[in-house]
Amino acid sequence: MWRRVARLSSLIRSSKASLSNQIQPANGLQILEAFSTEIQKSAKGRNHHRKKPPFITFVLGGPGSGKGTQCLKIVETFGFTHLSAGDLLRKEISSNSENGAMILETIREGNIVPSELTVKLIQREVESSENDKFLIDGFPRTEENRQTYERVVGAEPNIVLFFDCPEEEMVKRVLSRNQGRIDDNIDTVKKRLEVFNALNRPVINYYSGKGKLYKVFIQPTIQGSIVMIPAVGTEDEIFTRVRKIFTSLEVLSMLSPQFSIPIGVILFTLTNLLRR
Ligand SMILES: Nc1ncnc2c1ncn2[C@@H]1O[C@H](COP(=O)(O)OP(=O)(O)OP(=O)(O)O)[C@@H](O)[C@H]1O
Ligand SMILES: O=c1ccn([C@@H]2O[C@H](COP(=O)(O)O)[C@@H](O)[C@H]2O)c(=O)[nH]1
Ligand SMILES: [Mg+2]
Repeated sequence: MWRRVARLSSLIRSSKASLSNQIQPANGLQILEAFSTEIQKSAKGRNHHRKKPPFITFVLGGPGSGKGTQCLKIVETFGFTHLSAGDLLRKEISSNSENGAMILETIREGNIVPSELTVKLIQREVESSENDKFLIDGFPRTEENRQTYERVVGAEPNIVLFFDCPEEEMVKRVLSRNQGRIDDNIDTVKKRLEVFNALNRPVINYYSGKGKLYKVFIQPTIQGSIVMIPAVGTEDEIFTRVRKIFTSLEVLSMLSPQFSIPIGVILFTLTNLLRR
């Protein structure tokens, strides 16, 4: 890549030198120069040291299900990088990017931003990071999002974490979040729940069918002959379940690629141990 960039720069320099004898600096040349600068900037940001594809976790769940809250705890405990698709889009709004106004309107309405744009923002963050494990929070929202990600990035996520939370609780949490989000109002929340049920559930079902889904909920308890199904749990109670999932992944070495043991070897060893 660097060699290609250097070659492109020297090509531009030599064509500028020959052109400057004939005409005023051409617009096309300026565009090419700007293009070259962009390539150099993006090449610098790219993570060339990464030999293996990063470990990607998609974090899904309805609005207010606790994705962001649990992601912060996973970051602290397991060293992931947290990329919230919603936060990346909100950053585009606050930085007055060319798509800012369209994104603002889409979020206000509780609709979904075009896939290419969101995938580009996520991909840029992953490629410029030194880390090799990521939580992609709140993405993909639709089957079209998912297909675009898999086509552009050329890979599926390693696992998908799904926070299953009752709607009543999600609405209560969103309406008392108090972070000044334009979509934290009853009308937009209703729309977001509709969009979640209609468009996000098929994505969850898809990954469930592929055996990649880890569902997080509070285990029912049995008291006498009554099965108690708690609506929700505290942040720490939920994290106890999340922690188990990531700890078991660590045991399987999925999160420590440098020490990774092929899954076949683990199964062979376990089978032999159990036979004894
Ligand atoms: N287990 C919990 N019990 C009670 N409140 C919680 C719990 N987890 C998170 N919250 C609170 O609920 C609100 C929503 O949580 P959070 O922002 O993590 O949800 P989210 O899934 O990221 O939502 P969104 O999709 O809207 O971004 C926050 O104010 C958070 O403090
Ligand atoms: O992949 C995505 C993620 C988010 N959006 C839009 O942003 C809001 C807020 O997202 P949160 O994950 O709740 O922060 C969401 O309702 C969508 O409007 C999106 O379009 N695509
Ligand atoms: Mg969130």
